[in-house]
Amino acid sequence: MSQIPKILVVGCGPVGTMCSYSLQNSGRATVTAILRSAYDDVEANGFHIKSIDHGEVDGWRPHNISRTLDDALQYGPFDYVLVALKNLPDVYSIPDIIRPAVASDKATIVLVQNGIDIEQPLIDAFPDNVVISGVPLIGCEQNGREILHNDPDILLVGAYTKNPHKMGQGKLTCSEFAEIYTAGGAKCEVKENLTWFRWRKLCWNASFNAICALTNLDSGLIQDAGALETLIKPAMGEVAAIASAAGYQLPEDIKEQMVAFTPRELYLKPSMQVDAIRGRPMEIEVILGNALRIAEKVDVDAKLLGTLYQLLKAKQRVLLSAR
Ligand SMILES: NC(=O)C1=CN([C@@H]2O[C@H](COP(=O)(O)OP(=O)(O)OC[C@H]3O[C@@H](n4cnc5c(N)ncnc54)[C@H](OP(=O)(O)O)[C@@H]3O)[C@@H](O)[C@H]2O)C=CC1
Ligand SMILES: CC(C)(CO)C(=O)C(=O)O
Repeated sequence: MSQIPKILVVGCGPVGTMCSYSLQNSGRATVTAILRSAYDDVEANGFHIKSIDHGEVDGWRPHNISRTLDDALQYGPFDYVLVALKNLPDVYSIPDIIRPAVASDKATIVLVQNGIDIEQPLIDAFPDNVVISGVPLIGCEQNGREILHNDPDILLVGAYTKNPHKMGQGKLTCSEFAEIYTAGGAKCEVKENLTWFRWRKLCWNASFNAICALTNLDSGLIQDAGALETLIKPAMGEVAAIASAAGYQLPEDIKEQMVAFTPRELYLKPSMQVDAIRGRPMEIEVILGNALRIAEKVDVDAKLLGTLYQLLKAKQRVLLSAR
């Protein structure tokens, strides 16, 4: 690895921008970010970040910005390729998008995304590379160069690889990444059992994201409407049952923990609801589809999740055909 790791950020929305900020702020990495719709604004004025972790920062730019991945290659070869795109296997292939930037088996791929079983396509496409999977516990939104980061950034990470000889190195690389990230002023914690944490977060995303996107009621309004006991908690219960059958036992009170995860009075729009409102594709395959495919393998009946998935797929078809 080069002395100062070179990090490429693919997907510089609110999450990718906050990752870029922490990594660059550490002083221990060179960050190249691919910007699309925000490129001109950020090139001219920099990002304006209001962050619960970092305070207000105006005029901030990643070390290098590029409009396309091909253009960004001039700043490589990259030690880390961090992906903070929406995970949309029904719309595009993340391995295909990042392949030109994964120059050798020494490049580590970092996923900062919601969902379950999202590592597998990368492990299959890059069998000799290390994949760091990251569960983002953060709340942030973007409007052009404006970033509002209102829920602290805690990134949980774990290493995966198809090549067993790479696992030792993978764990070291994962610790190095977490140290750099944390040195930049946010939190990044290495978890041996990262998949367990994915299942735990999925309880929230598969229930609230799906039901709020379908009803267009936010996380508070859906509770005011009386759907906590009839829809939200039953959906969480199905996720917990699949996780348990797959070998990831969640706590007895997981539903109560996950409901408390975002206070009702926040009236928060989950990312899937925001995508539906903006006419953008929703992460239904990695949040519901993958969970249901695992349910089938471990023989768990998940009727409610199955219904939510089919309803969302119908909505997705309309969203995609309007693009
Ligand atoms: N936002 C949040 O608070 C949270 C998000 N998450 C998860 O984090 C991940 C990222 O979320 P978020 O930042 O909100 O996502 P967004 O959809 O808001 O941002 C994604 C960014 O990726 C860019 N992009 C899309 N396709 C490409 C491409 N082919 N090449 C380069 N850039 C591309 C988009 O650019 P453009 O604008 O030009 O389309 C956009 O800037 C998701 O998995 C989400 O579920 C998890 C917890 C909280
Ligand atoms: C839990 C939450 C709301 C964090 O912002 C999220 O993951 C999402 O909106 O998809």
